[in-house]
Amino acid sequence: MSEGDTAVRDATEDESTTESTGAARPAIEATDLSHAFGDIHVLEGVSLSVEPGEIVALVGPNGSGKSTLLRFLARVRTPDEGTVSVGASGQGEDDRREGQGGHNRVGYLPQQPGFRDGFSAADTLRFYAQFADGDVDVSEILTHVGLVEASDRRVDALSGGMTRLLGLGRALIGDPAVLVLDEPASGLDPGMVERLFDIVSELADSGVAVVLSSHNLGPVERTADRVAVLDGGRFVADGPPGELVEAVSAADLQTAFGEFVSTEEVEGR
Ligand SMILES: Nc1ncnc2c1ncn2[C@@H]1O[C@H](COP(=O)(O)OP(=O)(O)OP(=O)(O)O)[C@@H](O)[C@H]1O
Repeated sequence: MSEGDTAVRDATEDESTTESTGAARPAIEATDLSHAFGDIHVLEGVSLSVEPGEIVALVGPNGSGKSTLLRFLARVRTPDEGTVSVGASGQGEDDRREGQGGHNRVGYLPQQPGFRDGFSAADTLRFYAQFADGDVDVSEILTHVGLVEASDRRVDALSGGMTRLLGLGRALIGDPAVLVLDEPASGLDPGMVERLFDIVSELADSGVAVVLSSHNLGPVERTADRVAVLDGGRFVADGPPGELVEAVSAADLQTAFGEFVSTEEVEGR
């Protein structure tokens, strides 16, 4: 795959490039993450660095470890090996957003967001808003994610797609500098998929670093600054979508994906 070599970049190479050019420090940086569930080696020395305002899409076959990696980035789980650092100071677990002065954390949308039954969508966000520094405009968040008309609906009466949008709303509380979104477009109708990716673009334009996983390769190709393809525990390609497509002379990212990943069966083997 000689042509593909231009697009297949090792994350270590990226880091050294960043250092040598003196570019801004990453908003989030994972270094040499390795993890196994029993004898299933899901990640093997994976590194990823995301700049403020950058949208990185994680793609890969089912079971390739995307959710596992995103959990590590969101720091809801700890890898067997490797480190995740957040913040611009380079001091490790620094959660401040430069220039914003407010509390900062990583906003995380899990693959299957869960909420406590019986509460309305608005009450649910108000509950989480208590834990954020500063005022949170729950109505604005509901409007932002397209749920304003469902504000008073009980969370257990929301559709699957609406539950995901509420999960996105929860991730936005606290004005995070980094958003980690696990399949945010899953279960959304085509209009909402477009809307979701528009929201992601707007957030990135305001300086938020976004890492998301998705099987919706059309919107990913249009929206992501970088696409990182995970397969067999490692990144097999990492670069702007146009470069990845060009590297394997494919028509689009969907076709290029088939060239980069080796497996036809579900991974995790
Ligand atoms: N808690 C766990 N215990 C044991 N195995 C796990 C656990 N979580 C994930 N795995 C295994 O790790 C592998 C990677 O799973 P992961 O959910 O990260 O993949 P994925 O790329 O997000 O898949 P999909 O695209 O289907 O969501 C799979 O083989 C899965 O079965």
